[in-house]
Amino acid sequence: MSVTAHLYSDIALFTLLACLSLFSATYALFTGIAKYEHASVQPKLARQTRFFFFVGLGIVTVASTLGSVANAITSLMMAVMLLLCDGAFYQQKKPVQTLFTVIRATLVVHAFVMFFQGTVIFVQMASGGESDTQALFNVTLLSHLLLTIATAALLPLLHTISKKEYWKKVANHDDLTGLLSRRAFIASALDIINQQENGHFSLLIVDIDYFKQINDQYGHQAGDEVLRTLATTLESGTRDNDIVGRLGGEEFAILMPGLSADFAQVVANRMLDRIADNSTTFNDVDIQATVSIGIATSTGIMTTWDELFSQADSALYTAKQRGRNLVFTYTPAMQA
Ligand SMILES: Nc1nc2c(ncn2[C@@H]2O[C@H](COP(=O)(O)OP(=O)(O)OP(=O)(O)O)[C@@H](O)[C@H]2O)c(=O)[nH]1
Repeated sequence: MSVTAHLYSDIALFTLLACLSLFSATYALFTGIAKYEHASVQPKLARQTRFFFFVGLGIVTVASTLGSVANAITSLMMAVMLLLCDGAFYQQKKPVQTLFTVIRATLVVHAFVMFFQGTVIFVQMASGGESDTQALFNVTLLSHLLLTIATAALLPLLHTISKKEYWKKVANHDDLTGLLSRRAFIASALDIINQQENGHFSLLIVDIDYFKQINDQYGHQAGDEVLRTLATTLESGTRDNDIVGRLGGEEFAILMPGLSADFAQVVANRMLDRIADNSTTFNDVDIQATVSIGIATSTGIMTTWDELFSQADSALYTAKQRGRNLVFTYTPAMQA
């Protein structure tokens, strides 16, 4: 094969890979984003989404090793974008808004890079005539063009999604703490319970002790600050697939899929320690709150949300009666 024929077969291969990477990356991105809403409450969907991302990412990586430096940079940007999106799925508790902003910024930078590189190549081609090297540039230009079109299509879509995400967040989250509202918590919990056939899951109800006294002694605003501190402590002490919500007033709930009664007890006791370590400072005054925690665990036998909730609630009641700042786990003997 002549050098020129070699070059053209390389170009054909590269074009194919560039198109493939563009398609898979965009497809993975769209699929991932489309599944985001459900992935946030369904770990199985999150796994599927991750698969889409990594297939796209793999193809992008292969394409970048075969392409020009400019395309390698482009592919790298796509890869970063994909990873950021992937990250969004696993940062269920953090505001996705920030991630969308980063993605959008990446896309804008990408569009500018494409535009300037494309212009430089175009000027070079116009001044020097067609040659083998310029033919390669031509392919680069084409892939840049395609990526820019994809970028242009993605930007308004991301905008719409982030707006929807914002309103969804406002509707499903508690204003004061940013945790799931009671309604959203129960909906997410039902989703998880229905999915985890025969699996273990534990429900923790966390209630601040003598919260009325905190309000009376330090004021309502200080009380609000205590609620915020507790929400942050609870969230940071849970895993990604646990869900945390504010049921109302000074009562919070955590649903932990896959957690047996013994482990739930360990986690809850660790939470008591963390809460003791994280006091709230309001107007230079340190406010130390304690909580009582009631736990109920499904042991694989079909358990409904109502059963689980009322069991955790009676366990909480017992913890309060036994002196507060305590963890108590529901046992069937409690019914007797
Ligand atoms: N600051 C603040 N207070 C609230 C909020 N929601 C409910 N509360 C207050 O929470 C207090 C709850 O008091 P109680 O139900 O008597 O419970 P408690 O004082 O924590 O007593 P135990 O639960 O028995 O330990 C009430 O004084 C409510 O006004 C809120 O969003 N912010």
